[in-house]
Amino acid sequence: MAGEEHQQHSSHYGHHFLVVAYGMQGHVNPARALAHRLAKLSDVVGGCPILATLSVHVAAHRRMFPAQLDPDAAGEEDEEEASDGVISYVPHSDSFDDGSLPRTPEDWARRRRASRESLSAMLARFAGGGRPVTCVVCTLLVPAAVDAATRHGVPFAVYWIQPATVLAAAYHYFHGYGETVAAADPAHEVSLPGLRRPLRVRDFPSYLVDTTGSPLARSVVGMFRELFESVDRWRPKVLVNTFDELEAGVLSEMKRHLDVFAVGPMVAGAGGGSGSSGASNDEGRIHLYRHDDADRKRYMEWLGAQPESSVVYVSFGSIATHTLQQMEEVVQGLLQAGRPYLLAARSWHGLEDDGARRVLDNAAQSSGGRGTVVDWCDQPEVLAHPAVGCFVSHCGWNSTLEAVAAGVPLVGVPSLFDQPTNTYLVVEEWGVGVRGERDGEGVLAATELARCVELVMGQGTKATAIRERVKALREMAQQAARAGGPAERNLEDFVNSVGDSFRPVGISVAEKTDESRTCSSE
Ligand SMILES: O=c1ccn([C@@H]2O[C@H](COP(=O)(O)OP(=O)(O)O[C@H]3O[C@H](CO)[C@@H](O)[C@H](O)[C@H]3O)[C@@H](O)[C@H]2O)c(=O)[nH]1
Repeated sequence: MAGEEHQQHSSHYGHHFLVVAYGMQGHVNPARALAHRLAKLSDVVGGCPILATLSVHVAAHRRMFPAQLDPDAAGEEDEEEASDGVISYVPHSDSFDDGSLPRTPEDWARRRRASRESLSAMLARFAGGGRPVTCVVCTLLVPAAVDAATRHGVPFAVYWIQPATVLAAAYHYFHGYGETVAAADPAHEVSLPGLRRPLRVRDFPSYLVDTTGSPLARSVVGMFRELFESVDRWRPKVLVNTFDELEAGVLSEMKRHLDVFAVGPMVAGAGGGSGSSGASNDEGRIHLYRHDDADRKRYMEWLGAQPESSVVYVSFGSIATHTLQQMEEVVQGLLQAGRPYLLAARSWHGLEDDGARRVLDNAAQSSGGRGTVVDWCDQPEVLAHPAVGCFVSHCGWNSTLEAVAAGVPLVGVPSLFDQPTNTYLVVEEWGVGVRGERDGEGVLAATELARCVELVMGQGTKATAIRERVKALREMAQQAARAGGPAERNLEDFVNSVGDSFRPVGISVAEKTDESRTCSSE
């Protein structure tokens, strides 16, 4: 961005944050929570209005607002904008607009080009319409957001929606440790700066140690490499969805390299932030999958009839896939564990498939009423229910934080991405759960699942220690997220510092910026 003209930012000016997220539930949830908290900071940061807009691809936007988007207008300039009264929602087009997950690097590149053009047009529209974007907040896997921001000379920030430990592993991988990690024997450990102990290769984010050459892993690693190149070049602020008590050492080490702000936990049920009722992010939930009042009533009533801390809640997030054999083992494991269970099976793709249907029917019927199967539920609400005593999870970062915030012990069964590292944190750093070990075929066997459930829900000393530890972490999460607490203060510091180090080019976006950003308090 040579020859740029410095655009002075200060807390006297209102901001407009455009938060761009990949359109899947595990990215939309923390992105939306951040957008809400930014908008609510208006009251804290000098009374200046702060606008926040969330942009996801068209397919996810349609799922969020099925009644509002005109399918014929998708990707065009007159796409409908939605609002929930606190933030706005404007979709961008990846040219496919069908929600399919790109698999190859070429497919990612094609969609990136389309998304970049769509987001660029959006920035120009906002500027022309008197709401210039003053900072683009890019979550993971959306390089088009960085492209569009830098093209328009708008500052961007990175929102790291995974733990700081994963940020550190990825950062150091791309800053001198890549070869060491690649050369490490899978059975061995690698020491990275800031981590209290060496990380076993199996505990690394999967894409950094992938040896299969999977196109998805190659795509992801390529995007992270580029993200860190952008970070080195532009030195953006980096928001991390974590809090000090969880990852103090690694956070302080990362602050030596990057301008890091710990703004988590961004989960429903953990504190509130300014302007909230205090119970949670009070934006409620937007589900990308079918979830209606009748569904909710059914499982909440069922939960209400179960004894305290008796239920095993099982969900592997929103995108994982499983073989039929794995599904069967999980169901058999739950039956062997002999406790009530609630199984959210959305991630078991192919539910229409006969085999999958049979397994799920079996899960519902063989338990003699002790088990309940749903496609999708309101997970934070389920985790907060007193009947829930354990969460069998793939340890996606949102699920992990939600469990911690609710004080529910975990049985971690990681598959890919950051999940192995998250499980390592759960088991070895925080002691709030155990890991379900897969057999030589990569399958979590029924007996292993039943053993793990007993380990965290039984009366043994390990179970007791795990339960005490997770309750202590819950308190810390609540403290971090309380109104006026560290998460809010760090977010406020971030808002006040946006633009400090970034010099946007004075183009059409900036031209409008001066007059419309001036706040009455100036
Ligand atoms: O029945 C369900 C199941 C899930 N959820 C919600 O869906 C989200 C799932 O997020 P997460 O637990 O992070 O899992 P994934 O959907 O698998 O998320 C992807 O994105 C995360 C953030 O980058 C990564 O940590 C994961 O590894 C990656 O798979 C959570 O907020 C859950 O509360 C529900 O509300 N109801």
